[in-house]
Amino acid sequence: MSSTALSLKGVEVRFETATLLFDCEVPAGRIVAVAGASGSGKSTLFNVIAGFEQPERGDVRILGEDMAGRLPGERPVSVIFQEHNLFAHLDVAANVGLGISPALRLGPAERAQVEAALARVGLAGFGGRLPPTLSGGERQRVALARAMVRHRPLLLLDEPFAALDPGMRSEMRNLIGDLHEEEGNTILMITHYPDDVKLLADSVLFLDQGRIVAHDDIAHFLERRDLAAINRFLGNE
Ligand SMILES: Nc1ncnc2c1ncn2[C@@H]1O[C@H](COP(=O)(O)OP(=O)(O)OP(=O)(O)O)[C@@H](O)[C@H]1O
Repeated sequence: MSSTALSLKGVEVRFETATLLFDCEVPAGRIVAVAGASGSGKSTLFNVIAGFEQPERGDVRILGEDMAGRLPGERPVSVIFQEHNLFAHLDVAANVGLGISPALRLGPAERAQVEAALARVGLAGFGGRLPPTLSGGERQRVALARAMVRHRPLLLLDEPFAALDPGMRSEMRNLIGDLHEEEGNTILMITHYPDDVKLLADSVLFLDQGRIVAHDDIAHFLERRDLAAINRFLGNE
């Protein structure tokens, strides 16, 4: 297996009002914060990696494999969004089970896997509940349980804590850190919070105006004072 989890080379995305250009390499097994001002290109970067957005040109590789022509479901990637990760009409167990079998063909072994994943995220016994009856933090943990049973090597977290209060944010952060240690996967996490960066990430991909302008180890990133956009993000102004 490649020791590079993700490689983007000359990846260009063109919209009517903006052209974005991404180049980066992320070693396997890292937690990488993806930060930058609103409109800098964070969501577009994720959409390109997950296969929801087709670049005009360039090379997207995950664990060495070329992703050209691979549909989102065929990529070795799981994505958790800020909200709306779950099907409201399916109970919690089914929502997690979809991660194992999209047709929900679940035998006893698969159902046991679902139960174990729910227990791991602190939701044992929640299998029969419907998502609208859960708190925001519980819903995000269900989404995390589904990502766990999928065992994809790359996990994209698009502001997964944004809708949560500070206590729950910190709980989710710890859970993600623990799961990362167990799985050894690679995580990219969009965040607007310097605390998430400091407490969870190994490195930071920083975007400005549709370009990745920095990819630094965390200690180096926190010391930077040379880019106005990073200063604004870190509150150094
Ligand atoms: N589908 C689209 N059509 C046209 N322009 C788009 C589209 N998606 C994104 N853009 C433009 O691309 C740029 C980057 O947007 P993107 O949503 O990736 O930024 P972001 O960093 O995720 O912002 P935010 O933090 O506000 O979510 C912006 O100028 C945006 O207007």
